[in-house]
Amino acid sequence: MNSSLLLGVAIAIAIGCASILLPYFSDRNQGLNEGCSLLPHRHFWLYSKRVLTPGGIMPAAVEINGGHIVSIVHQNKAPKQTKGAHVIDYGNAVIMPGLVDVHVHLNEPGRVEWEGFVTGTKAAAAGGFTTLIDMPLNSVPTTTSKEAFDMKVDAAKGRLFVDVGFWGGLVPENAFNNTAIDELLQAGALGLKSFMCPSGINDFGQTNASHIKEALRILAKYQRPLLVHAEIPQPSEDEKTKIDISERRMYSTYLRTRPPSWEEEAIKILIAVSKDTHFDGSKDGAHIHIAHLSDSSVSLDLIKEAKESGARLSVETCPHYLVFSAEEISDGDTRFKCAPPIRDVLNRERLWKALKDGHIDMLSSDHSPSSPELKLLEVGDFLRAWGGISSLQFGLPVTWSYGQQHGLQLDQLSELWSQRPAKLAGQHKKGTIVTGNDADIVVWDPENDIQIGENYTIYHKHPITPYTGKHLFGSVIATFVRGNMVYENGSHASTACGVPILAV
Ligand SMILES: NC(=O)NC(NC(N)=O)C(=O)[O-]
Ligand SMILES: [Zn+2]
Ligand SMILES: [Zn+2]
Repeated sequence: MNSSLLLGVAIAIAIGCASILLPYFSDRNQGLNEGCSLLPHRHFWLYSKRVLTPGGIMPAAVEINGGHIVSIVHQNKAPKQTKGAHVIDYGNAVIMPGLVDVHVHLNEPGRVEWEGFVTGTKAAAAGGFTTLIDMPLNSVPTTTSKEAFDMKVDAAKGRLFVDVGFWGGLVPENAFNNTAIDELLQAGALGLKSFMCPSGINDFGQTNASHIKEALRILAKYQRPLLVHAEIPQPSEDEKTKIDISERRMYSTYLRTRPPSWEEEAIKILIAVSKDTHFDGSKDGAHIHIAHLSDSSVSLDLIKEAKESGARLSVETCPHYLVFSAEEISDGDTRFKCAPPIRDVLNRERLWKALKDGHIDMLSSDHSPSSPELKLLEVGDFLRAWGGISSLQFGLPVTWSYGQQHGLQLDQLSELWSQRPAKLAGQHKKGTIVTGNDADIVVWDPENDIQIGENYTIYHKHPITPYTGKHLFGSVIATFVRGNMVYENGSHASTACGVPILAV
């Protein structure tokens, strides 16, 4: 056989093989990026007896194609597996919207020794979170300009296992610079975040009522929210006296340094500046969101009242305020240090009531880890240790386990973790299982028990967390982000195909 004949035969064989294999590959792989999903299908059905839809929990098959939910069929049996239709029957597991966390400090670029896009989003996927919104501080530079914003988005590309949006930072330096704020919002910041007390980060200074008012005027144009760390330092007796280390090790000392009056003062001001955000007001379209509420007494009453009178105000609380109490924090155990602080049992129980009664709008993790050294665990100095709790991966089992004891239903939990946070972040295609939405889904077993400890893989950069040892209910089976199975039973997809979410 001469060489051209040989080539001809080889081509014919190749074409023959391709025509046999092509339908198989096109059915399985069309539209899929290599490695994004642990599942080699773009068109498939997820079935279970408990699918959480806006209409309730029911047996249903959720059809996913090209990253979207294309149909939801209520039926008591899983659809039949055929050549063109891949079906995963999850039996009695719960299929519900992926969780959306509007308050996460991923700290990249710049402080990757604290956390990072890869570790943070892997933890998120393992915990059933499909969208995170990153805070503008702790990264270097802080996200307070368009340049810094673009750097953050660049640093995130190709390194996200779930989708991540970004809040921009409102600081005294940019608050009166309308062009700078406009640029930050036009670059894609989903809203702004500011502190009313020192943030612990030098280039992220605290804002006052004038800064906030000015920012709200611009945010109103874009219909994007301002998130606020609502604590204003109040003069205290302690400042005059020197507190020695034995006292600094006591949790009660820390608690005394940040009383509820700090939250109250900040919230009063926020309510006052939110006055014109009502329909047709001069700041119509602006919205204030109070981050990590801890005080469930006067602060909460003020919020309730303001909401009743029509203020555009929302509020989140975090799992650590709902699970732990000041009474149980051992002296020196700075893993529990966060701001505002975890308060007493009574405060905690009132937070649960407010959550159930709908006065608290949503949950967020405020996952804010640091390198272990900064927690000063050996000296146990509560006043000098870094404030922030590491918790992202545990949000679902923690709030479900404790929520059940407080009578919280699964659909309420999902509203608090998915629907409302997605809305705050302007993500209307996320947060609910409805036709047309992104196929952002968590499949989990609420009855399966887990223990945070040796046999439980923590994907955060550092395993240090006050949740160690907790015995909880709820294990994540699989997490889907826009139809990509990004996590399943201890394994992540090989490629990070989460995308940066930019406001348009
Ligand atoms: N710089 C921070 O990350 N601070 C955070 N720290 C906490 N919550 O203790 C926060 O959200 O305030
Ligand atoms: Zn804060
Ligand atoms: Zn925070």
